[in-house]
Amino acid sequence: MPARLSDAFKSHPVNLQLKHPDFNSLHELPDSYAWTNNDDYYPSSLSSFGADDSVPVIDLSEPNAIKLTGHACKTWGVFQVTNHGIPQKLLDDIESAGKSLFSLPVEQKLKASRPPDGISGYGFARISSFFRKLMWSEGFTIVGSPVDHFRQLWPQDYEKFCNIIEEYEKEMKRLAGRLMWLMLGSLGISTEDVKWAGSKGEFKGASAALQLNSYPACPEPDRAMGLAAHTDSTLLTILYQNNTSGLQVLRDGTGWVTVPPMPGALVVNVGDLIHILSNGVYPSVLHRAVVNRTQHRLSIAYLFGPPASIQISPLSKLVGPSHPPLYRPITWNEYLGTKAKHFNKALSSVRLCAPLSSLADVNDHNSVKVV
Ligand SMILES: C=C1C[C@]23C[C@@]1(O)CC[C@H]2[C@@]12CCC[C@@](C)(C(=O)O1)[C@H]2[C@@H]3C(=O)O
Ligand SMILES: O=C(O)CCC(=O)C(=O)O
Ligand SMILES: [Fe+2]
Repeated sequence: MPARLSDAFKSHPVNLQLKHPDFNSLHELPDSYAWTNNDDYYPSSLSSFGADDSVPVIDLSEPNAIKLTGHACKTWGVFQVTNHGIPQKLLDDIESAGKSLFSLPVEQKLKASRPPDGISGYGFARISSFFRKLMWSEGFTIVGSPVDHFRQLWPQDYEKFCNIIEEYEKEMKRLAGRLMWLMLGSLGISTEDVKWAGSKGEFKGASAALQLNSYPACPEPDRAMGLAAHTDSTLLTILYQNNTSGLQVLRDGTGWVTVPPMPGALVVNVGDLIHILSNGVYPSVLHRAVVNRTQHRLSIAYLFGPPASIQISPLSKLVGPSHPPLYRPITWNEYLGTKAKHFNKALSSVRLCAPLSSLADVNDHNSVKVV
């Protein structure tokens, strides 16, 4: 039987035997949630106040969208898209489904907990086990049908919520395929070069996860962390954020740059698997979510990847005598297991050649620990 994404963590269980608090009842920041610079691998002191550098916005209906996408992937690893074709009503529906989920009583949410060796369900971010402090957020991951968990959450209304998820995933898959071809096309790659994309390049067998993130208002936002800095273990991620800012990306030479919420726009991140496929030409982007004192923030990430058991390696068109392949072949399932074990060293752990400079590889943010 081919590997399934839902089995990715079977041999890498994460034991986070922590109970989620009722965030609304906390009027002071408990010590377990108070971060100092030593608790993160990438210090907050890199924050860039008032930087005039801003994340590119690409109108997908523009004829030069492909060129703009290539440039954004190379120089930022993140961009926002407008005219993407996702109906506003669907974005509103998924936002209210997320709000409804996270406002359920804690005991109800815990009935749909993610098991230690599982992928789907309610819980702390999977990467929490790499940090001494807790993150000021809760998450719900969906891989495959959410029906069993949704029956626990909403015994009466679960079908309505399942339909919203199904429709959202269908639309996101279409958009992810389109974005993949803008990214690959800008590298001179065509459907013949990526067999697993299918003859029409429709990425039929692709796998994906949907991650709903909730960041409650926080009494001491400057000492808390919503979601610690990480790169996504995906080809690409499409993120919808509500009207509250919090997403930041790390920009070389500038620091943390906020990705401002734009009504109707979606954020696209380059993930570690595009980094590998492009042989480091399109580096995955380090990003994090910060929290604020007054507003609840919600984000919904569509984490798009290849079929779970397909080997991903640098595309042959992009390698040659002067560009040796920098990464060994790896499946998505195996990479997720590697991330579960090595976190921010996952990408360098699959690297074949040593970086040219023995100190640091600009395309491999994780090879040197920033302290
Ligand atoms: C497919 C996946 C990527 C992800 C782990 C997951 O199994 C589902 C959740 C994803 C997420 C979302 C929040 C940040 C992140 C690092 C995490 O802890 O869970 C990512 C994981 C990832 O991209 O490695
Ligand atoms: O909430 C956000 O803005 C970021 C979420 C994220 O990085 C993720 O789900 O992988
Ligand atoms: Fe992410």
